Amino acid sequence: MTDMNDNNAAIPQQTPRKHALSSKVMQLFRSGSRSSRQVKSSSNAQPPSNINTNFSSASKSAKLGLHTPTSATTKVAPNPANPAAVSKSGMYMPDYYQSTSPSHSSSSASLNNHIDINTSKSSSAASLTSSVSALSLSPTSAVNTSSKSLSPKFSHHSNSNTVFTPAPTPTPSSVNSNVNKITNTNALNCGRFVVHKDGTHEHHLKNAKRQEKLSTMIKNMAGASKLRGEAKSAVPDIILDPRTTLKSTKNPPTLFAGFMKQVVDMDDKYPEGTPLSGAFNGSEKNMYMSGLNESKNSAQSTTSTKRDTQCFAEKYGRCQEVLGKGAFGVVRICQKKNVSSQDGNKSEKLYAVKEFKRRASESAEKYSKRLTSEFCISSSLHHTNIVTTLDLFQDAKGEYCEVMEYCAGGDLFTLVIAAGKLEYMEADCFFKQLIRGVVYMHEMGVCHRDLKPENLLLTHDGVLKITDFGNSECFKMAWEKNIHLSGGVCGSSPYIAPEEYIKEEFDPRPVDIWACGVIYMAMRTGRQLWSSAEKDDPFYMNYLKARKEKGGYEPIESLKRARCRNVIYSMLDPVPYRRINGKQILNSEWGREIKCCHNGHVLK
Ligand SMILES: Nc1ncnc2c1ncn2[C@@H]1O[C@H](COP(=O)(O)OP(=O)(O)OP(=O)(O)O)[C@@H](O)[C@H]1O
Repeated sequence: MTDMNDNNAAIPQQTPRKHALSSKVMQLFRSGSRSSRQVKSSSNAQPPSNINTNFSSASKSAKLGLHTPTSATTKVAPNPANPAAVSKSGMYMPDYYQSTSPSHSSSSASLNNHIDINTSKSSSAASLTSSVSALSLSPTSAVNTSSKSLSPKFSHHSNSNTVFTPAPTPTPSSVNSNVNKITNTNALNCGRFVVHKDGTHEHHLKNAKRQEKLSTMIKNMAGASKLRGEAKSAVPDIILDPRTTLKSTKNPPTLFAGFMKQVVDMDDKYPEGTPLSGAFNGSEKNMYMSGLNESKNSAQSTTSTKRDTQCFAEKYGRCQEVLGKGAFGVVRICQKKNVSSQDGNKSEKLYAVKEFKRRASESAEKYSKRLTSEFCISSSLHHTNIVTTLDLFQDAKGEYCEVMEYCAGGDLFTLVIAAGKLEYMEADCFFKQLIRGVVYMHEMGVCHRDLKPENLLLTHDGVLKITDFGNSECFKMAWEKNIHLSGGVCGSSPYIAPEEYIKEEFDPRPVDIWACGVIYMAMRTGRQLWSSAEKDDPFYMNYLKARKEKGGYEPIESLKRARCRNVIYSMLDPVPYRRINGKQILNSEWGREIKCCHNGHVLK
C-alpha cells in the first residue's frame, strides 16, 4: 500500500529565465488585456437581474464591458516597511507571499488565521520572461518548495471558542476504505477514473464520449415529459424565472443549470448544431459534419492566401471539427499526419486552433492588444499544467488564430456536468495540478484572472492544463521589485473574488486563489457556491455568516475531511491579505497528502 502522505510531492521544477522585455510589450501587458476586461455573466449560472445592482463604479463599468482606467493597473504597491519582506534574491516579496498570516485576535472572521503553515522562502521571485522576437521562453531558475522542513499544524476554529479536531492522518485501513468507497461509484464503473489497490489511480478521459452523454442529457431535459419533474429540480429557478426565485431557493445553482442556460441562450443566437464551450451541442457526427462543411467553406475562401494556408497545413495539418466555442470564436482540431516519432514510426499529431474574432464594438487597436497580450503571455509560460501555445497566424479572412496543444480529455466544466460531481480523489488530483500551475504562473509574474472549470483542459490521462489567457496580466516584470496592483472586475461571476467588487486596486494573486477555491467546490458538489460574491447574493451572505459560526458553511462542511475544509475556508477568506497562497496550499497537510496520477505529468 502506498502511503497517502506524499511528502516529496513538490511542484514541478521550473526555472524562469530573465529576459529584457521591450517597452512596447510592457505596454501591451499593462493595457492590452485590460481593454477586454469584462464580467462574463457566468456560463454556469446566470445571476438574476434583480441582484448585482449595487456596486462601485469600477465594477459597474466592468460589468458593462467598459474599459477600466489603465491607471488602475499601473500603480505600484508601496515598498514594504518590514525588511523581512525582501527575499533572499533581493526581490520584494509582498505581504501576500509572506509565510505567516497576519495575526488577528478577533477570530470570528478568520478561519485561516488558525492554519499554521511554513512556506519555503527560497523560491525565486516572480519573473515574467518574454520578448517580442522570441515569444517562447525557457525558464531557468528552480522553484524550491521542499516540504521536508515543514510541520504544518491545522487547528480549524470556526470561532475563538470552538476547535474542530483535525481528521486523523490516513492509515492503510482508512485509505482502503476510501478506495472501496470510490470503487463503488459510477465514475469507476464507466471507466473514467480507476483506483488501484495500492491507492494510486488512473484517468481515462474521452471527450467525444462525454459529448454524446451531454447531448442525451440535453435532449432528455428538453423533450422527455417523464423527466420534466427532475429537470425542474435539477435546474432550479435559473431557467424557470431567474429574477424572482433565486433568493428563495435553498441551494445555489448547479453547473448543469448554467449549462442548460447556455443551451437556451445559444439556441436563440446560433443555428442548431453549433457547439458551445466543450462542444457538447449536437451528436459527434453532426459536429464532425458541420466541421467538415466549415472546413470546406474556409478552404474555398483561402485560395487568395494559398501560400500561407499551405505553410500552415504543412506545419499543423488541416483544420477539422469544432472542439468548442468561446466568447471570441471557435476552437478547432487540426490533424497532422505522418509525423515521425522518436522510435522512427509515423504517427499523427493533433493541435487545437483557436480563432480570435474581433468584437463588433472592438477597435482594431484593442483587438490587436488583446490577442497580443494573450499570445505573449501564454507562449511565455512553460509548465505541465499550462496549455502549450505554439504559434499565432492569420487565416484567409484576416482573423488571428492561436495554435495550441490539443487536450483530448475536454474541459473540466463538461466533465463535472456529465459526472454530476467528482469524488474526492479525482477532484483532489485535478486541484493539486491546478494549484501547481497557478504557483508557477504567479512565480512568473502572471495572474490569470479568469480561472473557471471551462478554462481548465484535460488530457486523456488526466493532466490538467490551464488555458485562455485573454484576461491575464503581468503583475511583475523580471527586473521589478514591486508588484503592480490590478483593478476592475473580470471573469465569470461565481468565481470572482469579493475584493474585485469593492476595491479600486488589489493584488491579483489572491483573486486567482479565490477562484481555485470555488472551482474545487464546483468539482465536489456540482454546484456553484453563489452567483457572485457580493452583498446582495443570499448564498454569499449566508457563507459570510456561517464561516464565523460553529457549524460552518454547509457545502464546505460536507467535504468531511477537516484538513481539506480548512484549506478551502482559507482560500475563500473574504479578506484578500489573509487568504492562503498557492505554495501554502501545496505545503498544507492536505496539499501534501494529495496524490496526483503520474505526478501530474503526461504519460509517454
Ligand atoms: N487546446 C484545446 N484542446 C481541446 N479543446 C480545447 C482547447 N482549447 C479550447 N478547447 C475547447 O474550446 C472551448 C473554448 O475555448 P476557450 O475557453 O479558450 O475560448 P474563449 O473564446 O477564450 O472562451 P471564453 O473567453 O468564453 O472562456 C473550451 O472550453 C474547450 O472545450
